[in-house]
Amino acid sequence: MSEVLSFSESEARFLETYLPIEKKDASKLPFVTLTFATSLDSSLALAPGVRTQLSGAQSKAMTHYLRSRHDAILIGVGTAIADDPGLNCRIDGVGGYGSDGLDGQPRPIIIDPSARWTFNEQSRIFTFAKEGRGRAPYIFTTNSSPPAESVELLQKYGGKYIPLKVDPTDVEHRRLDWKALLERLWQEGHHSVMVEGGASIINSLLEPQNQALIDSVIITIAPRWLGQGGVVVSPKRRTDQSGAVIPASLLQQVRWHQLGEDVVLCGTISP
Ligand SMILES: NC(=O)C1=CN([C@@H]2O[C@H](COP(=O)(O)OP(=O)(O)OC[C@H]3O[C@@H](n4cnc5c(N)ncnc54)[C@H](OP(=O)(O)O)[C@@H]3O)[C@@H](O)[C@H]2O)C=CC1
Ligand SMILES: Nc1nc(O)c(N)c(N[C@@H]2O[C@H](COP(=O)(O)O)[C@@H](O)[C@H]2O)n1
Repeated sequence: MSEVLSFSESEARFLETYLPIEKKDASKLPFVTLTFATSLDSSLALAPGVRTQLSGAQSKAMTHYLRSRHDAILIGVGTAIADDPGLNCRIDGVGGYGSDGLDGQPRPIIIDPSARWTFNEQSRIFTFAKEGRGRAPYIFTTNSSPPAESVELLQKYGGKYIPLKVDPTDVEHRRLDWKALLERLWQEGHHSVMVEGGASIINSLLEPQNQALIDSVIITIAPRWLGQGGVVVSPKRRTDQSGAVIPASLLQQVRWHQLGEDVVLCGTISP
């Protein structure tokens, strides 16, 4: 039996105004929550490829509560390879953890332009899918012929590859077209998505042309420095019309909440 976490509705009260709502506009885009855990020096991990636990017990439980409140959970291929993540929700009472079916289990979404993530039945995400404790992933890729055995394994557990649209203004670097991806998620029936990381994915979403797609930000800050060489969230430098450097992004409607030794920062992106 894997771990079971709990996070009560009263503990979750401070999050309420930052959680997904059904959007009233006609955009047909999911509610996007940007959420990750960071060190004091803005690192997500000690070094590329190194799984690093930053969240304490209570903030980890909060992350799993957030997973239960979203239809999908999105990461980049760098994270899939580094972490072999489960990407399910292990909160007491959700599907597979005290109730039948997969209610409360988000759909894992992986951005893997080249289809370079190799996985098998023993990968944690598939272990959970096999046990009825999580869903198989949808993998966005520009690779038109991903490995046949990967396609087969995904199909077996209800996952799939989905063609990834690249930003038409940056085809050379194959940067993803976030709006097109989110529209596709909506069409797939996913009306809320939490973007967990890693750093490249977050930095890309925080670029000026993308950040308006973010509806809410919930960041766990752990009281430690990881040191140089970590995997750092730091979006591209931004300048105004005169060429002066300005902040890359600002939060508004800010709320700070302590959970154990960590602090959780909630906000929305300032337009
Ligand atoms: N503390 C936390 O909350 C979290 C920590 N992490 C940590 O973060 C680290 C991974 O971060 P990182 O190495 O940055 O990897 P990412 O998970 O951000 O994945 C990076 C890859 O995703 C693809 N990608 C990223 N941005 C784009 C884009 N705009 N367009 C198209 N493809 C894109 C690229 O794939 P390709 O190169 O194939 O083109 C790129 O190499 C891991 O160590 C993990 O443990 C991750 C999530 C949360
Ligand atoms: N909230 C949070 N805190 C940390 O300290 C982390 N390292 C992460 N990482 C993210 O969670 C994924 C692992 O999830 P599973 O426990 O395997 O389900 C990892 O891949 C990152 O996306 N998050």
